[in-house]
Amino acid sequence: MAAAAAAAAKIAPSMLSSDFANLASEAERMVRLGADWLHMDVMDGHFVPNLTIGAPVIESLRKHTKAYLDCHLMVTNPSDYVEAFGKAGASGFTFHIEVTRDNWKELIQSIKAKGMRPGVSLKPGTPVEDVFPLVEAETPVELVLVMTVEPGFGGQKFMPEMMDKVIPSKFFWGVRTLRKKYPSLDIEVDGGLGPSTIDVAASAGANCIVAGSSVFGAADPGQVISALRKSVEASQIKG
Ligand SMILES: O=C(CO)[C@@H](O)[C@H](O)COP(=O)(O)O
Repeated sequence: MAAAAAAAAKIAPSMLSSDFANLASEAERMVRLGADWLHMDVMDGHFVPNLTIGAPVIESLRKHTKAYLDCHLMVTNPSDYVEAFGKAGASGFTFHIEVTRDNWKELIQSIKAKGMRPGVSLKPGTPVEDVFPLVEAETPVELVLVMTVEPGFGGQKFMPEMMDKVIPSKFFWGVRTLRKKYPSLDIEVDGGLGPSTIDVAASAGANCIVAGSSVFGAADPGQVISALRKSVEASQIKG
């Protein structure tokens, strides 16, 4: 049973590719076209070389939508943002393992205490086994986000090697191992996903799919959202 997962398909358009000047109507459009979650890329210009949105934007958007706001914190000090994101109405709070080696237990607990769903993300060069303790903890993360591009920018090329994390001369376990180990875990992939790359990710076991340029750049974004969902569901049936 390779990729059979109890975890439901979640298609999450990355709002980084939306028209920020019309964020509320872009969010409404994505939900109307079938999005399950809205993926919010939070970048601090330090952990990644780009600066995007913060809690005030989440707070403003929350006034216009009930949608699940899947916040990916590409920041050096995630603990500094928990309270503000909780108050702002974030639904999920995903931090990076690379910056939370010592304090992840407290961080997960504080995220839950603020009413958000905790997740952990890894950059392409980080071994997947680094997050096993967080998934198996007494208060665990509920989602693992495997980056399939270097974080920082939309529109990059999907890295299929992240399914098994085969990096020149190194081998780390990737999405496929994560799925075998944790059949019902939410496993998210982010970067370069679209109709031409989804089958690779879905058959490895990813069930939460972030897609920016392939959705917002499409003539028919609803059709792309539906194609992504079909691929995840077909892989789960095949197992
Ligand atoms: O987190 C990031 C980039 O760091 C992503 O969420 C991108 O925004 C995805 O965009 P596409 O690769 O789908 O265009």
